[in-house]
Amino acid sequence: MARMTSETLVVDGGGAAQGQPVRPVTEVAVGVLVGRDGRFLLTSRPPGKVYAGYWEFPGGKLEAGETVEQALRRELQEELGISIGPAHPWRDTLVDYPHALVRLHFCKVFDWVGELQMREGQQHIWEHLPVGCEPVLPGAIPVLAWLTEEAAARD
Ligand SMILES: Nc1nc2c([nH]c(=O)n2[C@@H]2O[C@H](COP(=O)(O)OP(=O)(O)OP(=O)(O)O)[C@@H](O)[C@H]2O)c(=O)[nH]1
Repeated sequence: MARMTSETLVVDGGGAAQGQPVRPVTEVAVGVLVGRDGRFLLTSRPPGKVYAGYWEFPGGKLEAGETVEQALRRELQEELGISIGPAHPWRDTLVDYPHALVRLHFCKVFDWVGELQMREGQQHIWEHLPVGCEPVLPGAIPVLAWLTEEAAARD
């Protein structure tokens, strides 16, 4: 269950459901990899992680001192074995989960080198709208709406 407050997407009751309404924000870099045919990459969250098996856009948490682009470059190398070209900052959201309060920095990526390798036991799929895979991680759902809006604006 997810609901949108003025600025925050609250999922499964958020931190308040854990008696922790105030928490530090975890910064997360996320890549929307768009192929030449316009399809975009979704990966499933690996076994053992919170929301395991849910589909998301690949990425991960910033480490100390990293920029969003540096974190995204490192995460996609570690998780997928690819070296990305420029990361184009796109949209940010704040998502309040029971397990964490996260700020998601979504970047579009059009260029990368290397063959995709699923190094963490995850699955992957190149999708177009409307996506057929499920379940989609609540924090990734707004991205599908933004992509839909962009596609409508092009038509
Ligand atoms: N990668 C990614 N994370 C997302 C998306 N949407 C979303 O809410 N998140 C949240 O952002 C956080 C990312 O953390 P993560 O656990 O994937 O990051 P990580 O690879 O650095 O994890 P670790 O170092 O704990 O293993 C999670 O709380 C996850 O639920 C998304 O589309 N992609």
